[in-house]
Amino acid sequence: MSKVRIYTLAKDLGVDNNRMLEILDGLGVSYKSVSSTIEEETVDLIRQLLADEGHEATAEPEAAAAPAQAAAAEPAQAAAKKAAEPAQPAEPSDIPSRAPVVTIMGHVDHGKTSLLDYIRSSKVAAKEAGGITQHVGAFEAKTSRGKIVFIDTPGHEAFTTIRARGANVADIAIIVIAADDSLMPQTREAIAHAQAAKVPMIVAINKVDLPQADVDRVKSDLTSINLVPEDYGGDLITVPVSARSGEGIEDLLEYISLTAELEDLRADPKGEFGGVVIESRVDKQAGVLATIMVQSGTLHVGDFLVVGETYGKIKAMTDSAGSRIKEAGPSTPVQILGFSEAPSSGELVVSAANEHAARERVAGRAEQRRDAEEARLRPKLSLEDIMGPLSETRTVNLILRADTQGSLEAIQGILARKESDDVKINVLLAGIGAPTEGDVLLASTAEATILCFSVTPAGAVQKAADQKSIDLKSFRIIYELIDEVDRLIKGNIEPVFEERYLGRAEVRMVIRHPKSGNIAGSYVTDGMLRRNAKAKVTRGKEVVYEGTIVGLKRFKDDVREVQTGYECGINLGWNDVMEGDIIEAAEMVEVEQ
Ligand SMILES: Nc1nc2c(ncn2[C@@H]2O[C@H](COP(=O)(O)OP(=O)(O)OP(=O)(O)O)[C@@H](O)[C@H]2O)c(=O)[nH]1
Repeated sequence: MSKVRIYTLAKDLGVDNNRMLEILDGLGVSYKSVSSTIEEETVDLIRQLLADEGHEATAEPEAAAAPAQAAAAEPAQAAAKKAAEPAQPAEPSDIPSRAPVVTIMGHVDHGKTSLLDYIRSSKVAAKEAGGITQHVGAFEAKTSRGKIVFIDTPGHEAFTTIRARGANVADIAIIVIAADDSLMPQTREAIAHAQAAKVPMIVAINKVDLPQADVDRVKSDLTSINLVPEDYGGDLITVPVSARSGEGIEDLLEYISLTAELEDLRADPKGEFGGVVIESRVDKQAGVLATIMVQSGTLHVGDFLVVGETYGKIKAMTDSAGSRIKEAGPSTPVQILGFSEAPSSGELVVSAANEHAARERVAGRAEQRRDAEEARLRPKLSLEDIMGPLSETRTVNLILRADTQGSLEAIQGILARKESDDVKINVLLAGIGAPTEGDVLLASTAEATILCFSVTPAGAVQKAADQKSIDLKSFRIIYELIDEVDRLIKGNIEPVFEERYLGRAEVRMVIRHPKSGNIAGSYVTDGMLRRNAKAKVTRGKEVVYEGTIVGLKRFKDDVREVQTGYECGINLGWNDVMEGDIIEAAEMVEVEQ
């Protein structure tokens, strides 16, 4: 019996992919993604379900001609029907869909620029000096399934620079891998960056036109780093392409649109404007030119924009094709003229109603920055500083760098055994060779520690790490590196406290104090009492009070502790203490784990 791809079926039946997946969930059919295939039997069932529902595209005779099958699948069908009926009338979102923004990353010379070039049908690669992509730009591609916006990124550093400033501009990452070269160091880095950003990935296996192209090798190499292609039973979409002949590029665009559809990307063109700076440069004649990606709302010529601590008024705006435009909605890259200083890529852009509002916003930001700088100078301890992070399972994020694959594997093998229910070790990147500035960027966005074995960072990389307060440490002995991980794990484990008994006192008289209230004149019968310890008061068999020893005195002097056999005055900050009460003291101590 032949199989049908889920998205093809969805298209044929005129329902969207998410809906189709809902129906399959209802039927209990397992799948990896919309590009997985399903049995024709299931297809018939779905057709019938939709026909029952009155869906027009389902009135196919063979669907109705399978009563035995339908009856056999009665319970599943009922479940599917439930899934097919929107649980609550699923309010079709009022917010319109927006085009996906895609970034292309990969190893040097694997064909990023050529791929973009083919898609854009221009000759960018040929024009660039030395064949290396020189700028970060963006362009819009019109495909049969709608618009796709591509960011022309020369590697993952630019992507992460944008993320390091708190912005997420790409919705989907295309990882380009040359079929004649397979996984290379920067491929792994690009993957790590996309994973850290939690951006869905599609792998384009490029250069399939070459005789030495080996698509299967790329797929099995991907499997070895836990990225399992769909045809190997995983959920990674891989598309063989050739940027030279154009083979597979339509499929790639199709997969981008499918992924975007599943991501359900939406933005309100009528909402508040928000955007991100992609790049900016100073043109000798025109002045500052900034490429901005509109993320929400609509930008108009004449709008006031605030970036960081500067503002500007849009004097002119062009789209990515270079045509003058007056307004631009979500997922549109535009080049604008109007800033007096070049903003940095990744900076967030907002609009202001008028020049006065823009100025006020800038002033507010400058003030906030000064306050933050001052606050940094007088550190305050938070509960988390004292108790450690408060969530249940914590993650130690690491970037590993070593001289050989063998040492990397040895380190990872030991680390895997150190994971527990409390601490997860997340190796964002395990690379051969010295750490790069890209690693530092990744570490700063993912709050990771960089550990190197038998490789030394270049001065500039160490400096970048110091500037960003990233821990970057080098080791010559594997076990010293592991000890460091142990320290990180320990630092991450939520401390466990235990109540430890300190001592006991008998209240012999109650002294009324005009300011402090009632003080328990007591005699310590066992152990010792300590100021600030926890106190439990029992009267007969009943516990009448639980609190803290807020004050402790010997005669007129304040003391920290009182030992067995001595008299003292105990202030519990509780006035109902009575002669004959027993005060038991305990303190919380951290338990070694
Ligand atoms: N045969 C073949 N060659 C390709 C293909 N794609 C790219 N190339 C060639 O591979 C080389 C590198 O391509 P680029 O597009 O510059 O690679 P890149 O990944 O953008 O490289 P950088 O910008 O330097 O990081 C060029 O000589 C391209 O002509 C392809 O599909 N088939």
